[in-house]
Amino acid sequence: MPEFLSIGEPLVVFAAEDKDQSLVEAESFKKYVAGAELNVCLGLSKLNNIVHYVSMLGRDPFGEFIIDSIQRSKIKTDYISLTDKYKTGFYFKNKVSTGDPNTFYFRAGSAASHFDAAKISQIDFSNLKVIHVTGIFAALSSENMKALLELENFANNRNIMLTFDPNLRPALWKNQSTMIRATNHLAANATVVMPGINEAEILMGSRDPKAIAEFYLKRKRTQIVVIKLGAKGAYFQTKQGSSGFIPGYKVNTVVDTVGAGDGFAVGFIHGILNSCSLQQAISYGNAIGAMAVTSEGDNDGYPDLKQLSRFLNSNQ
Ligand SMILES: O=C(O)C(=O)C[C@H](O)[C@H](O)COP(=O)(O)O
Repeated sequence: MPEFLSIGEPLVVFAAEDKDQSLVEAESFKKYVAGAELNVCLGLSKLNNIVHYVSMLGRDPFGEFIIDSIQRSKIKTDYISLTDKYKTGFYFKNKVSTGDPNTFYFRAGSAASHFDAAKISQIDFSNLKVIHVTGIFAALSSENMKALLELENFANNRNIMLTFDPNLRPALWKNQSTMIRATNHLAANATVVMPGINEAEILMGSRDPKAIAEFYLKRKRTQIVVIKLGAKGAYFQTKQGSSGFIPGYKVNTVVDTVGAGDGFAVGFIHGILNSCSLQQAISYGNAIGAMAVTSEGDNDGYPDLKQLSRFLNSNQ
């Protein structure tokens, strides 16, 4: 069975329980597991894929909380290390009636930001079909950037599909121009680049899906560009010349939009790991992105196989 691997910073998220209060005002919060790449790992594992997660956590209550949930999910933990020296990161998000919640991070100098790049060469790449990376891990420290570039290199040398989500987090970068340059550099090594439309506008200056796709397809390695258009769906274009728009799914109530982009990655990569067509993989991405916004945590709306097929059947 083809296997999947990702590297990232796991976080605890405290989600405000009272609606439309700022993080200054909110008084009660519920605790969940988060972190972009971990969201993708948890989602893929829930869909019965074989998943490896690479990271470093602090040996502290939040690290324990995360490890516990990773172990329950059956994600492989061989490449997860623990440290007493640094702490596990966390963040807060408020709850809003419309739009995206505000987020505030406590992650500077976290355990994951001290990941040792030498660990990348210890990974067994032999059964991996897809490796997923995002710009977040690279933003955490120069050593993490080195680790990510090395992981990309290993993937490229072994012809393993490398999927890349920019996941722009301006608060983590020195300034906007550094963020743009570094993110586009990481994207150039990817087989599949999947930005959100707003991210793409920041990264290359256009909201035209075709222009965005052509910008990234100019790079030698990139074969597929998928642009996430929010609730509308996604546009794709390939180096071989096919392109199209795959419509999104409607949900009745949007509870929280955080985790939708990672939900898209879960569906898309699930399709690829299970040898579906590109269109089918994107449609799974749209479906799980939609399901993600119906729950409060960042990844608790992701489905198992039964829930996914029930959702697809009732939304035909
Ligand atoms: O890792 C981070 O920096 C976070 O902010 C934690 C969040 O769980 C995801 O990043 C959600 O990402 P989206 O799916 O793009 O909404």
